[in-house]
Amino acid sequence: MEAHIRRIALVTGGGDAPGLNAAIRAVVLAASRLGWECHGIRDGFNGLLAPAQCLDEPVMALTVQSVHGIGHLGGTILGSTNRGNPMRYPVRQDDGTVSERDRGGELVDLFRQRGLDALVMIGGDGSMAIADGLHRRGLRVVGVPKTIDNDLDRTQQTFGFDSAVAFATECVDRLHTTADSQHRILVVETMGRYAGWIALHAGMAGGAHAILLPEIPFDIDVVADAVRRRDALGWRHSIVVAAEGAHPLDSGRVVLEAAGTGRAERLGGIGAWVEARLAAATGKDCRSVVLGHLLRGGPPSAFDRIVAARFGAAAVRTLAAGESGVMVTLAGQAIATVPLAEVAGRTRHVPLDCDTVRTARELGICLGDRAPAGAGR
Ligand SMILES: Nc1ncnc2c1ncn2[C@@H]1O[C@H](COP(=O)(O)OP(=O)(O)OP(=O)(O)O)[C@@H](O)[C@H]1O
Ligand SMILES: O=P(O)(O)OC[C@H]1O[C@](O)(CO)[C@@H](O)[C@@H]1O
Ligand SMILES: [Mg+2]
Repeated sequence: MEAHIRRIALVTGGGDAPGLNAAIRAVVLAASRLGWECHGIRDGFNGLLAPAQCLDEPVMALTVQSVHGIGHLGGTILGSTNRGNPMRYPVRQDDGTVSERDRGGELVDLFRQRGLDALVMIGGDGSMAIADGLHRRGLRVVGVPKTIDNDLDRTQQTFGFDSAVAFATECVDRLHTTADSQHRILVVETMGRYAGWIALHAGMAGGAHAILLPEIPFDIDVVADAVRRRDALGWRHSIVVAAEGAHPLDSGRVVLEAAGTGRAERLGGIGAWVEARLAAATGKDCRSVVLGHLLRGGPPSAFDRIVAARFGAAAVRTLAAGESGVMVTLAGQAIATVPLAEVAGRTRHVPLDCDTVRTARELGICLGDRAPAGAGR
């Protein structure tokens, strides 16, 4: 079915991830070949909802020339925010308090006023929930999945994840040599609020001795035992990789800042917590490092550039075919689409019975729980 599109908008929302510029470039190149105009909204939807806050032009024309040479660059040329959900938009009151307002209908009207026929929304689980809400209000929308956390449902992988894992793995590699030389325990805290994909993959690739995931509440004594077993075998250093959302059996996540109006909770500090407990339990010298936003920065890997390009081109193809209210996905080697309603606001956790977790256990990596006998190296 012909979609009669002349002009589309692009938005990047949530935490930035390597590959966003490659996706933007792909959408613009593919759309231009169909004769469509592309307009990029700055800083999530703030370019339309709060244009005065944007330092640059709130809505920028995206041409083949303006996306030239951006595919290998980190970040997003459009800017992004994880604090501007249009359906729960934070509005400051006269008394200084902040309350949430539903500005979804107003946003759809702003699209119409600007003659924007459709939206390509590039983001994570939160962005897909917003995209679904706008679709329900009558806007033509296709979602493109990105996030370093890889926690979006119904797609095998999001772009950003591969680059984050590659960098985290390099960090773990580097920490091995210093930990080994100093006979220390080194704890590496990665991002990953509610899903431990980055910690699991970087820990596996980097040869960590313990990996702590949000999906497996851990017993610090089990981790200390694993360290002691290594010491007894003459391996005097240990590397522990912990996702920021990992937590002990008997307490919750370490929260830096509680959730507030228009913003999610901020996690951080589990690395330092584990460092202190392991030092006390083993008597060994222990240090922790937080990789944090370093995982989001820098250029996308070749894999992420290709997936981002394929997603961007597929989003245009999908709109051209008259589809709306869907997200493009990676399904094996193929690109497919799923209804936004099936991914909106959902989190894809690490399945405890997946082959990577099973392999970690078979290699003797401590996952912080009472693993089958014989585990540990
Ligand atoms: N286009 C947007 N404009 C403004 N705010 C947005 C937009 N997209 C997402 N947000 C906000 O950011 C939050 C997180 O979005 P999303 O889940 O897409 O990001 P993410 O990639 O998973 O990263 P993170 O959750 O860490 O921010 C959303 O709940 C919402 O409040
Ligand atoms: O510090 P910020 O930018 O608010 O976001 C941090 C969050 O972003 C994510 O990296 C996802 O992009 C989470 O893992 C992390 O908790
Ligand atoms: Mg998210």
